[in-house]
Amino acid sequence: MKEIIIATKNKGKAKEFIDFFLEYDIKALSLLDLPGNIPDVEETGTTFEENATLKAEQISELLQVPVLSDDSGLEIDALNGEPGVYSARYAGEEKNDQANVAKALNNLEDVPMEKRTARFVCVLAVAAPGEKTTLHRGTCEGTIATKPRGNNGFGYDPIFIPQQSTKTMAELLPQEKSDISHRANAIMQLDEWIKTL
Ligand SMILES: O=c1[nH]c(=O)c2ncn([C@@H]3O[C@H](COP(=O)(O)OP(=O)(O)OP(=O)(O)O)[C@@H](O)[C@H]3O)c2[nH]1
Ligand SMILES: [Mg+2]
Repeated sequence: MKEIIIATKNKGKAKEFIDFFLEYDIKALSLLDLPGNIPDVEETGTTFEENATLKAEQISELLQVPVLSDDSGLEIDALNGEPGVYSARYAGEEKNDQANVAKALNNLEDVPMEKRTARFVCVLAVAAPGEKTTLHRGTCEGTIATKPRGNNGFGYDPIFIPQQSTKTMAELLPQEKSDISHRANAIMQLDEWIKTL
């Protein structure tokens, strides 16, 4: 089976990439699957595009193979786009999903349902040694619930209600999430590239 390396240490993302690539008969390996300790890439950018590029280029350079990276997050309109590129570390450096969700809900405490609009953003970067990096952006519009619901997915999924649904992302089945998610919308743009693997 062909393989592709995903420059991520996020288990939730890795699981979604494994499922996506299986449909193409390709095995997706995250940095957690590789032997040895791959150093963390410092996400010093201020946009999803900058951070996705940093992750893909540094890991591709290190391993000397083509690499796909994902930089993603949640933009909440009533919070001026926060947490945005800082979604993973919103409540602190330790990247705690539950604490991040609690902080977002707390900051939205007095905000009525019609003003709780938000979107998930996912930017994928494809980097290969000696080649120009390409970027692909996918989004998913929705609103932020008042309490967490559901056990599937990861991150902010328990409080994100996609536009097409009354359920939160965490109440959807993995296949239902991947029909509409920001990550799916970005991955669809890779169709031509995947055929070249
Ligand atoms: O509910 C969610 N459903 C999703 O589908 C989703 N996609 C991203 N996110 C959030 O955004 C951060 C990304 O930050 P991020 O791109 O820097 O990733 P990360 O630091 O977790 O891993 P890495 O890929 O950098 O190794 C994540 O931690 C999550 O909090 C999501 N939340
Ligand atoms: Mg990160």
